[in-house]
Amino acid sequence: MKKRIVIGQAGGPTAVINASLASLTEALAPKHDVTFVLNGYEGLAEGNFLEGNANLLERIQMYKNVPGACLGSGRFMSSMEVIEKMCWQLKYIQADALIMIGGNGTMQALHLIEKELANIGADLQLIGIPKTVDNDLGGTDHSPGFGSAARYVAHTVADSSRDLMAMNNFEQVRILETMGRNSGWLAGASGFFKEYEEEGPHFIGLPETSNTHEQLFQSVEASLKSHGQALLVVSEGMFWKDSLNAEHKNGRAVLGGVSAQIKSSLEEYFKISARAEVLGMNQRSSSLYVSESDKQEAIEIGVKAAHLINENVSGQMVCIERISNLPYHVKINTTSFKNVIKEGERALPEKFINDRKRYYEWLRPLIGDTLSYPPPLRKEDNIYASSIDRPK
Ligand SMILES: Nc1ncnc2c1ncn2[C@@H]1O[C@H](COP(=O)(O)OP(=O)(O)OP(=O)(O)O)[C@@H](O)[C@H]1O
Ligand SMILES: O=P(O)(O)OC[C@H]1O[C@](O)(CO)[C@@H](O)[C@@H]1O
Ligand SMILES: [Mg+2]
Repeated sequence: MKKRIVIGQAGGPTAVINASLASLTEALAPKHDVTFVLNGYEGLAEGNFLEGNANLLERIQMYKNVPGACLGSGRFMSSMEVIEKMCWQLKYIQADALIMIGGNGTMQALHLIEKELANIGADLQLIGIPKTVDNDLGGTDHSPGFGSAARYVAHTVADSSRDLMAMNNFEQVRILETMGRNSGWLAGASGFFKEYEEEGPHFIGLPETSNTHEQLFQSVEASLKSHGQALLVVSEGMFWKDSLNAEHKNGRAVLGGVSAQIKSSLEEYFKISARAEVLGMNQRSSSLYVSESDKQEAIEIGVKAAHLINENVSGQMVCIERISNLPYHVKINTTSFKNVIKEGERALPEKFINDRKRYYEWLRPLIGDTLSYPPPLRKEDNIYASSIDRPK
């Protein structure tokens, strides 16, 4: 049966969200009428639709390797009244299905829409496609977008660490702040390439752990003593003195800025020079750092969602089930919205917090490659300098 399928993207973009959209529409279009929603849930509430004609469908394929969400995404306060509006818009255009590509917030909204559609007597298939760089979405081993963002963070921290080592008469402490909201998956990934003790991160601050204040100071002290420098990675959601004063926008706390607060505290206490840097939007948008497995999974997930439409499935999010780590093998599966929502903001589990090596083994197939730098030059490596007479 030919169906009218409405497709949208919501929440923060990723480097591979358009790959899911492209594979989904490619698989759906020959058989169904595809309608796109502009600007996520805001567009849905306003009835901001685009008819998926041949020209538009061809254009969507051109964004397959382009970061950002090509339909427009965004964050938008959706009260129950607004959810109702979305449902009436869907009923009005006689949609048979709604597919939203997004993170945990997007899935919560889908679940509310599902209930409201039942209230107004509209029978639609609802399907969620996962994406988030934060990896805080439940019901799936990991989400498309995370692998590429983790790759970005791991490479950037390894590189920045070599830069800091070169500058320690000028700058002794560098604090790099990652995304992740209240989950430490991304910050935790920052030590993936660390091989030598001089290399950072010398401390990773996670939102999941408390009492990090003292540990952070101890790590800086030890690293300054041994290496003359310290590189710290902190998650934007890590607790610090001012965390409770976060401003709110569109119903959620605006995070960010903890690295600057830590910089001030360390400069004052250690009388050193520190620099705070927020790794920023490149984490979720860098096309240079896209991981192959991440892109491949984003594509497969789009195709799976199209199959679910043909099989009349509803109330489900496509998910990734890891069958084995070595060799890496996954199954693209489904899980109910209820199951996803039950997990809330999925935290980095304790087994990974307490055993970082274990986390990196889990992460390796998602990051997809290895980076191996030679050991940093050390004074004791220099046989020549220690054997010559020095000027008096
Ligand atoms: N509890 C909720 N009730 C109703 N609508 C919600 C809810 N949470 C989120 N939404 C809607 O879903 C949109 C996307 O959610 P959110 O901004 O949390 O991003 P996300 O999907 O979690 O992705 P990411 O966190 O990776 O950026 C919101 O802007 C809002 O319109
Ligand atoms: O300022 P914005 O658009 O809310 O984006 C920042 C947030 O988006 C995310 O990247 C998720 O997409 C979070 O890690 C981060 O807090
Ligand atoms: Mg989210």
